[in-house]
Amino acid sequence: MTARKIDGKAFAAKVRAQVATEVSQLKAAHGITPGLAVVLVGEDPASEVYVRNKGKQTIECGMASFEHKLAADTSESALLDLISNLNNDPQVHGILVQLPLPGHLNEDLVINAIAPEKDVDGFHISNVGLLATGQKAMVPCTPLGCLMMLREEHGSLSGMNAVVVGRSNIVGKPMAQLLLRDSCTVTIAHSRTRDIEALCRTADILVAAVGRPQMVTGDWVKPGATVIDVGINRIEKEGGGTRLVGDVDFDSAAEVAGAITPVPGGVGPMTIACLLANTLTACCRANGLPEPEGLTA
Ligand SMILES: Nc1nc(=O)c2c([nH]1)NC[C@@H]1CN(c3ccc(C(=O)N[C@@H](CCC(=O)O)C(=O)O)cc3)C=[N+]21
Repeated sequence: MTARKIDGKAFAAKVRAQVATEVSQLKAAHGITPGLAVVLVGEDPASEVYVRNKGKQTIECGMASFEHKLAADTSESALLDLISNLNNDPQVHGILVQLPLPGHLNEDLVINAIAPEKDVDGFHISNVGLLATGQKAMVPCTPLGCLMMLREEHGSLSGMNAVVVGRSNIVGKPMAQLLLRDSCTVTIAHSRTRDIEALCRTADILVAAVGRPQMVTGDWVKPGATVIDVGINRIEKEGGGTRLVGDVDFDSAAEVAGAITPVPGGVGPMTIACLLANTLTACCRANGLPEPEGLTA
């Protein structure tokens, strides 16, 4: 391996430590405790683990955590009522509705019912529009975490060629917006892109967010490029059991790249750290206080 491994786990711990410091100052100076509400509909075991981790880290940062677990057959109107209550609850500064929702619930409708200033996922159409037009928004956690790691790695990203593989609303599109804002030349690639390998080889920054295990191999990578692996896929291990892999084939990509994020221990921990950072930011904005530095895009 020739690439430097970007330690997302360590970086996330630093971000959380900064959040914790700022939270304790908020409490001491203003008597305000930032609060995050997480809504989980149905009983997906993987989601439950993830929600539990978020709750734990929220409390470790000194914030209040409100968990709402609803039955899989919860009606849309009951879910919208809960969101309305959270929108009106002054102790709640951030609201996250865990996705995907069960099929009978309209995800767009539910997400757009969240008050935009409490939308710590940055998925509400108002925040999407604010980000796209360069206005102050809530920025989606996973792309924000990727951007923080890229800025740490490179300082300025100005003029770099960035290729984002994947066009989802939660990662690909907002990632492209953030890279464009930092003056990269951005291309979004997807399953229909012609000669995707050759396109990816033009990238100084290559972000893989497609949800296909180990799709991006070393021959897709420009020598010295920075590779950000957003994928979190559980695959069968030879000889039984499972393991987590990204959308990048780590071993072959690490032979060519200049720097690369691992899975686990890369983008995942940064996503949760940015969720906490966004909750703090939302709380500061709600109270007309200055925003924390270095935690926003
Ligand atoms: N509204 C909404 N917002 C989300 O941000 C959201 C969501 N819904 N639904 C589910 C996905 C998934 N997600 C993860 C975040 C961190 C790790 C993470 O920290 N992973 C560890 C590994 C954890 C393990 O070992 O299983 C790592 O990559 O190192 C994983 C998954 C956020 N999601």
